[in-house]
Amino acid sequence: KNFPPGPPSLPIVGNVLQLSLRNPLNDFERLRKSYGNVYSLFIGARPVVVLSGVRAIKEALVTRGTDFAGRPQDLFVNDVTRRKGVIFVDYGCSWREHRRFALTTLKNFGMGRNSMEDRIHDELQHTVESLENGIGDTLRPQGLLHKTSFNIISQMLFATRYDHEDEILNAFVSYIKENTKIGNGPWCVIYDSFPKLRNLPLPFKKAFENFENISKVVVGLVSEHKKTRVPGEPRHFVDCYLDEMDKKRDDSSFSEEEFTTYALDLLTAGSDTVSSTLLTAFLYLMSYPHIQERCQQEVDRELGGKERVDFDDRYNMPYTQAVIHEAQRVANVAPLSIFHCTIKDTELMGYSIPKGTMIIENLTSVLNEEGQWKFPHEFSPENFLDEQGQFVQPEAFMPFSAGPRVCLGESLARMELFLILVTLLRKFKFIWPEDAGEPDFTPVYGITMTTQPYRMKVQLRSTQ
Ligand code: HEM
Repeated sequence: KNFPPGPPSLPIVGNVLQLSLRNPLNDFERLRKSYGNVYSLFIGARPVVVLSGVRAIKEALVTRGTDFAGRPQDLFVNDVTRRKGVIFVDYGCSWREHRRFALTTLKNFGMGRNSMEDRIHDELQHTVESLENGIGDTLRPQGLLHKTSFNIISQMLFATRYDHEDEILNAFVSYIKENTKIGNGPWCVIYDSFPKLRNLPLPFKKAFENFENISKVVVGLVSEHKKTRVPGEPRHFVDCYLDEMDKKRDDSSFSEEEFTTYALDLLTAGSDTVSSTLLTAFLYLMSYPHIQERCQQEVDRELGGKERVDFDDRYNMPYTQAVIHEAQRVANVAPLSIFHCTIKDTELMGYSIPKGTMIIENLTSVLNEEGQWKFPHEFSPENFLDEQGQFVQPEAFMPFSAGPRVCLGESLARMELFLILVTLLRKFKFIWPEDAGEPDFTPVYGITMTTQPYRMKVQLRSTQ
């Protein structure tokens, strides 16, 4: 009763056949135009409420934040990740403790000698070296950027970085790629829509196998670190977690099994997202060389002879900040965020939404919402600049979502994007190869969106 309106659905399949499995974003937009910013659908027999636009999404995630802070618990992703970790677990004690722990630990590593900034700069030296080796050739940046952002999270978790050819690094990267691909594909929709098929030996089983295999790698890494660990003197995230486990509180949700999924959550959520944003930024910077040059002029002016850029330098670089934010807006890395679920009967924009309803927040609809942006449908740093050329962040900038479930790695991601882009733009000029045809800006749809694969030419800048 008083449930949000939606299109008529068929028995068994619900509205699945009305959504393109390759990319449902246009379908969601079409349905928004017919049914408004809060509408309902059936995925199989499961009712789902889709939220669009900044008003509806903020009312749900911020004003009624707790009501909407759950996660559905009977999906493919929950079964693969064994209902552990932080991303896909439901609102409750274990989620709260693990979320708080990650935020505190990330903050603690942000201070002192081993600060996150130092770790990012350390990793960047290797990225710079790889790009220097590629001067004169055209190169494919996808692998390099993914491995850079993976190593930054790995530094934080295990104080370890891997050579780009390293077997362990490549095992992680393949795991992330393969399981994301399965999670984006039709077999995952079939798994979620038709529970009776779940035990059949269908292609979705491969994701479980991949998870088992990569879990063994994490378990191996943790036991290595245990050998050299001094309790109470943490060197990294794993040590902090083990210290927490030592406290042996009766009601503690910390365990080594939890840690395995937790670590994989952070490695997965923290690498693909950052590297896809960087790929989008470089795609546009190469396509609009005047924007690239203007960033470089600002960077040169602000940094002068300074050895390396600090995160605090962003306050003096409004244009570069605007370009980075615009890249994030256009990259739209998490187009449908991560599905939420109501934890109690609640209301939204006059509709009643019962406990346990799956919620899809369509972040795409906010990041290009008309009325919220000066240029919603094109790449323009002006979207983040006021009349005086100062950086401003519109309310609808929410690529990290909002509310109690807002991206846990937001501050780290912002720091990475700024330090990586400024360091690389200061040193190199990025050029779209003459033989590459016209750039294709159509994103590749997925739980995390990315660019079409592309090549780039890199030149050392002469003015430094
Ligand atoms: C440009 C980079 C990134 C973007 C655009 C992004 C975006 C998002 C979004 C949209 C969500 C879902 C929020 C919700 O459910 O409402 C999310 C959740 C999450 N992100 Fe990120 N993210 C990025 C980088 C990172 C990094 C670097 C980390 C790792 C430290 C990370 C870790 C997580 C985790 C653990 C969650 C789940 C939080 C929870 O359920 O409580 N993300 N992110």
